[in-house]
Amino acid sequence: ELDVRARGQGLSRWRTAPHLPSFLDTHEEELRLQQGGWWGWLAPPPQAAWRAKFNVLASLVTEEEAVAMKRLLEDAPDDFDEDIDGVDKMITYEFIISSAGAQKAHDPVRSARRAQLRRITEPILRERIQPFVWARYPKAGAVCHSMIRRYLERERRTHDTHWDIPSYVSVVVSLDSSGQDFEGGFFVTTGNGEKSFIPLQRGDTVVHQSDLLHGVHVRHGERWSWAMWFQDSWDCSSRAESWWQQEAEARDPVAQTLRAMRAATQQESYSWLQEAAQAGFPRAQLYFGKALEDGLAHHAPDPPAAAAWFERSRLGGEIDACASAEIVVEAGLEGHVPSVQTIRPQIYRKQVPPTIKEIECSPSRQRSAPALMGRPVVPRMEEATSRTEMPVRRLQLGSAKNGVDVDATWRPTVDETMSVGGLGAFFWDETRRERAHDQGPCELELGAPGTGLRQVIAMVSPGSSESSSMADDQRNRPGRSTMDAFPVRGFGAVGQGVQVHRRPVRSVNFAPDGQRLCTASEDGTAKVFDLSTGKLLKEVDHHNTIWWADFSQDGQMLVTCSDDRSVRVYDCSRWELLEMFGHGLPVKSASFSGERLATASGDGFLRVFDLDSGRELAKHKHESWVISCRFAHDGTFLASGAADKWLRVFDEEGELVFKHCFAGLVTCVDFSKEALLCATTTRQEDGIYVLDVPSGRRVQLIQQKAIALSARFSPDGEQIHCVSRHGVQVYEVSSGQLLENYPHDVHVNYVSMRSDGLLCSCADDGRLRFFGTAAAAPALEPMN
Ligand SMILES: O=C(O)CCC(=O)C(=O)O
Ligand SMILES: [Fe+2]
Repeated sequence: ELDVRARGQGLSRWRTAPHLPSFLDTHEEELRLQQGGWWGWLAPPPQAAWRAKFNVLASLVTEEEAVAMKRLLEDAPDDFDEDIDGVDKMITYEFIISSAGAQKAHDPVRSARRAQLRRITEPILRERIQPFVWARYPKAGAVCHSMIRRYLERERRTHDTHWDIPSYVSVVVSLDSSGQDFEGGFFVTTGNGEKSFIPLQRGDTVVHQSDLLHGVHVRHGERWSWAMWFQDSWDCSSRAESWWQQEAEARDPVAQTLRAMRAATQQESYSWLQEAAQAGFPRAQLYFGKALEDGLAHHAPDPPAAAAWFERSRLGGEIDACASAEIVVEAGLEGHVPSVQTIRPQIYRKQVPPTIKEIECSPSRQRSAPALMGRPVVPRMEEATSRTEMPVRRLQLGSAKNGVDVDATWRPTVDETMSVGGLGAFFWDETRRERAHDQGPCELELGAPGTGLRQVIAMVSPGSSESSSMADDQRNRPGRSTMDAFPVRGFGAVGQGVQVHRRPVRSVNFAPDGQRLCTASEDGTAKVFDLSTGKLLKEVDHHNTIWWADFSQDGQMLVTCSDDRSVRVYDCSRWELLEMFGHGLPVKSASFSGERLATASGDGFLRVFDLDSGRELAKHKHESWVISCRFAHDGTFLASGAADKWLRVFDEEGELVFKHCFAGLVTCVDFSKEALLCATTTRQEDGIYVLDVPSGRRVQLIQQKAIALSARFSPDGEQIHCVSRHGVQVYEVSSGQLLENYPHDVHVNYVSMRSDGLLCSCADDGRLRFFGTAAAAPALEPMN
């Protein structure tokens, strides 16, 4: 570092940041990644003395630069790649600034953005990053990959623990601030289970080599990052043979594992992994288990042996081994590890090791933890206050075609500019004096909030090139291609609601008799309310986020699905825990059909259990997170919506009836007595599709400007209520027309309708809001 300073490469501008824990103040610290854990409480005595170093360069990138980089991409949400990530098979959501690898077909819009980004990134690279990296790592050569990543609500939230194997030196710049914009973020880990988050602030930069195990987990809020990979060559050819050879030969298990991952042949990889696993390194045991499971080199797949290694890895504290252990267990390998059928509450506790949260909070562990762990958690800032207001823009409505001309001045928020456009409606940017070229379908709202005199104008754009295939649909839907105004009906505007949880509420569902309501929340609880008295009947607890809670068709059971990877079924009279099922990753959704329960999880599995026997009846693998699942009313079909963009429909035998791939994630599925709906999200194809089952034929398409986060049929199947960024909209299924719009001034997560037309939405502010066409709203007791 002294060398760099001597060269005068601007190091003086790296300040000691007060927000970083003291051990990072020097800009340069080593994290001791010893086999026994950093501070020796988790695993057996050290067999390795591997030290992975990393540097945190505080404020390497300025606030203005970071904001400018984000701004260039924030208004182009669909320019991000949605390829599947090699590490964790999730959709990547990355924007490649430059890459030595295969380039995508030339796209002029992306190229222009790339060029704009490079104008910001190249001076930073040249003047600040390269001098540091080259001084610190003399063998480092060219930057062979540079990209922006985003971790948004409802998109990618994690980047599983990994080593940057193709990279000689990696540089990650945080474009947002931990504790303010998001919680969690970039973590480092030993491979023995501990994960420690580095509280990076906007512009803070991590420099590390490929021996640092790390990952990303954004628990709340949104995070963007800029990541670069340096190679040890100038032409971006990687030289696999030379790294960590000596250390591996000296029998260091960490080096052996790293060596395995860059080995030239599968056999070589197998041997190194085997040695490292036998030496007791939990991360190697996990990888070796995977090699055995898949059958590497000339070795035939050996699931029982794989299961045994996963189990050793898990017991060694490697949290990532749980998913694999579960999956092998589920494959029916009783005898090696407890089968899922026998995972009942008592055993389950042992089955799941401490979660990340528990590791961080556990006082006995914190005692000996370094400063990084002891850092107080900064409460999350309200997202709304961090939004910057956009300049006033002139909105022009109407076109020569329909002869309507309306002029209005409007101050849209960042959100609202995203895809506003439409036939004859576009934004005129007063500052740049240009017309925004987004011509997607739009829907906008005029009138002051809270006046109850709100009117909604819904428009679509038949002429838009992006959605030309939708044009025929529009013609059959009178009233949607011209402007229509709808007064709000029912008992008026959506109010402030009632506080029932401390954290965001993820789902709300009425009991079939309409007398009770259940909620699921990020505060780790699910609650059941009696709607006649307004009183809380029951609160159940998972400690971790509960994504979904719902009643069985007879109202006798309640199911909860949680981030803690479990699904629990309660009896609603005595509140006994009837069943508990485990998944490898968070469970997002569940659906009852008589004695059957379907569950959808981030581990990529849709599973069906028999509640009578506790046995698994079916299991369907998806390529990515399963977000939503639903049985048809008579139980004949089961639908799933997944992050791999597929809608799948299965019959009672578990056979696939049909599947359909969309351009975006399938966020929600639901059945009415007649049809199936699915909500999918991309700009080109945003919409709610209503399909006939089993033919799979499309009977209706409801398009709207804002992403459909969730959608459901009304109890009579004649309407669809859906949640977008702007609130709740109600559509008529037969015509596709918008019937009602209920704007919310808060982020809504889900909405349910009772048979009398009462709607209840649940939101990020922990509140429930009642509205709709029912005669009156129930009065719930707020939490104290
Ligand atoms: O987004 C980040 O902060 C890091 C991502 C990462 O680790 C990677 O791309 O390899
Ligand atoms: Fe990485």
